[in-house]
Amino acid sequence: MNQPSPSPAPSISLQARNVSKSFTSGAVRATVLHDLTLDMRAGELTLISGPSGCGKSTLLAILSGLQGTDSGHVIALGQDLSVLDKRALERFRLHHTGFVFQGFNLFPALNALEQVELPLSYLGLTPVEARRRARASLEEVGLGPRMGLRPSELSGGEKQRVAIARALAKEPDLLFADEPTSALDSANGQIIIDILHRIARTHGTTVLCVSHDPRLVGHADRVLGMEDGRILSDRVPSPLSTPTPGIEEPSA
Ligand SMILES: Nc1ncnc2c1ncn2[C@@H]1O[C@H](COP(=O)(O)OP(=O)(O)OP(=O)(O)O)[C@@H](O)[C@H]1O
Repeated sequence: MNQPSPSPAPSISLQARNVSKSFTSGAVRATVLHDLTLDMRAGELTLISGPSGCGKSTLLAILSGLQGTDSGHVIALGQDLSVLDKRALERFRLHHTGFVFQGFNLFPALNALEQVELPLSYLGLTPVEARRRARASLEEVGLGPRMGLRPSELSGGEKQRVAIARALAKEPDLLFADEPTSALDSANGQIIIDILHRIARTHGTTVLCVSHDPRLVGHADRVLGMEDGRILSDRVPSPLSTPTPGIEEPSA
C-alpha cells in the first residue's frame, strides 16, 4: 500500500549570514546589528519583536535590500543581494518584494483602486491585468465594496488594508511590514496581522513583520525576540483559539 507522502518542508526563502551594521553619529560609532544569522521560510509570518531602538527596522531594511550590510550577506530567493548593483537591486525589489509601513503612504487624491493599480504599471502589466489584480487584492483584504473611496473617506485600518492590497497585487515572494499596526487600535491591529498571516499561508509568501506590539505575538507562525542588535529568542507562539472579528476566511 502506498504511504501518504509527507508534506514538503517549507523552503528557506530569505537568509541573513553574519550580518553586522553600525551607524556613526558625530564622533560615536554604534553597532546596531551584531553578526546576525537567520533563516526565514516561505509561507510563514515571522514577527520580529523587541524594544524600541533594538535594531528591528534596520534588520528589516537590510533583509529587504533597502540598506546594505557592513559585513555579512543577505540571500533572498537564492540571490546574494550584496553582489547586485543599484539597478539590479531595484529590479529585484520591484519584482519580488512588497512593503507595508506604519504610515500607510497613500496618495490623498487617488481612490483605493487607483492606489493599488498605480505601482502595477511599473511591472509592465496591461491596464486590464492591472485592474484585475488590483480588484482581486482589494477583495482579498475585505475592501471590495470600498474600492472607490479616497484615503480621507477610509478609517485607519482600511487605509492599512489598501496599503496591504497594493503590496499584495504585485504578487511578491517577500512581504515586509514595518510596524504595520502601531497607528491602529487593538481590534484593527489584529485584523491587519491576521490578513498578513493569511497572505503567507494562502500565497506561500514569506512575510516578515517588525513590531514592538506584544499583542501581535500569538498571530505569528514564528517570533524572533530581538534586543540590542541580537536575536535572543526564536519560538513558535501558541495558536490563538478565537478568530479575529471582521475578517472571514476565504472559501478557497
Ligand atoms: N541612518 C541612521 N543613522 C544613524 N543611526 C541610525 C540610523 N538608523 C538607525 N539608527 C540607530 O540605530 C538604532 C536602531 O534603530 P532601529 O530603527 O533599527 O530600531 P527599532 O528597533 O526599529 O526601533 P523602533 O521600534 O523605535 O522603531 C537606533 O539607535 C537608531 O537611532
